[in-house]
Amino acid sequence: MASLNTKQRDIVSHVAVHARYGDSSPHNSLKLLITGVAGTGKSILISALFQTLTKLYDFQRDRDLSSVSVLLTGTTGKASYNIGGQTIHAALSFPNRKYRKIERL
Ligand SMILES: Nc1ncnc2c1ncn2[C@@H]1O[C@H](COP(=O)(O)OP(=O)(O)OP(=O)(O)O)[C@@H](O)[C@H]1O
Repeated sequence: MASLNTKQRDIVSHVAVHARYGDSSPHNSLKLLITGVAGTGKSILISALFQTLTKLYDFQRDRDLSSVSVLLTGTTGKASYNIGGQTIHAALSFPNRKYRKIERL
């Protein structure tokens, strides 16, 4: 895997600090939108975040891992595959086509 650039590393550090010391109540949970044009390193960043959180939680032996789950989603099949996730449509059970009713002319 490519080594992270400065921006990617900053985000991983920020998330790791929040996961370790932050308030995890729904109201104060960390909301992070990762966006950018194709090829800017979103998938690499998301994979790094997942690995970092896995290591962090694994290190906390007293933490019940069954209470932690991560839903990895992407907007396209390729993006989802790249992060080992699924499309957001599949995750939320959205139909992937817009069905139209056939009406009499
Ligand atoms: N920090 C980095 N250093 C070197 N190469 C990187 C870095 N981050 C990403 N890359 C490389 O850039 C390419 C695109 O990265 P990535 O697939 O993560 O982009 P993306 O934003 O998810 O793209 P898309 O929107 O098309 O899914 C990949 O080949 C990846 O290995």
